[in-house]
Amino acid sequence: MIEFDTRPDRDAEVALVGRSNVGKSTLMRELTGHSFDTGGKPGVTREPNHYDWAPEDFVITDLPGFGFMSGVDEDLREEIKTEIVHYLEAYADNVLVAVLVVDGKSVIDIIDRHSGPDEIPYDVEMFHFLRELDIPTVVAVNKMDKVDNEDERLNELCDRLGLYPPWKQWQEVIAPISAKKGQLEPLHEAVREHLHEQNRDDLFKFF
Ligand SMILES: Nc1nc2c(ncn2[C@@H]2O[C@H](COP(=O)(O)OP(=O)(O)OP(=O)(O)O)[C@@H](O)[C@H]2O)c(=O)[nH]1
Repeated sequence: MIEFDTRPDRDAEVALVGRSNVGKSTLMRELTGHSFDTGGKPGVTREPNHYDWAPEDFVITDLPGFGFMSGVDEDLREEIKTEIVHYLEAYADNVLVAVLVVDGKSVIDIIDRHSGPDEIPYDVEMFHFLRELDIPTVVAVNKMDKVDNEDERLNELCDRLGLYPPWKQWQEVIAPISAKKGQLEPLHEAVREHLHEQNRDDLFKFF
């Protein structure tokens, strides 16, 4: 079982979700300035990391990576995914913004490989699930430093997520970033917009 009872009891939360190895830990470190237990090895993050900011009654959470992880068997992978779903359902009212992190270099190939009559790719499924829960969601398209044809890639991603391209009209949803290079401005802007909509400008200092 994954331990989800480590969550500090905070009213407001921003949660990072995404497949394994997309760079969530790197992003978490950039956002918080705090180094969590990251590793080059996929599947390292099995427990949520919480950056607890008690004075503001606020927490930023990095949920475990889901999807393929080398050396992790199918049952555990499914278990982790189920636990993430339960966590998001349980705290849907607290999560002001979800950040779905994807790897800009590989996300289209992975989505297309897993699309079929009986299969919905994890990222697409998670995006729709978050919308069903009414959690405002930003897709942080990471590792853009490795992508040449940026607009084309982001338009394709919109298409796969059911958002009508061009991506530029979805800037509160699609945020191209490079966590490793500290290039996060589109994400900051998108998150701030959702916080503003919820009258939480007081949390801008985190983004
Ligand atoms: N080129 C590039 N590489 C990145 C970027 N962000 C992260 N990475 C690299 O991607 C790999 C995975 O990063 P992590 O932050 O450990 O990924 P994670 O999503 O936390 O992975 P899990 O622990 O499996 O959940 C590392 O080698 C990072 O250095 C980026 O913006 N650009």
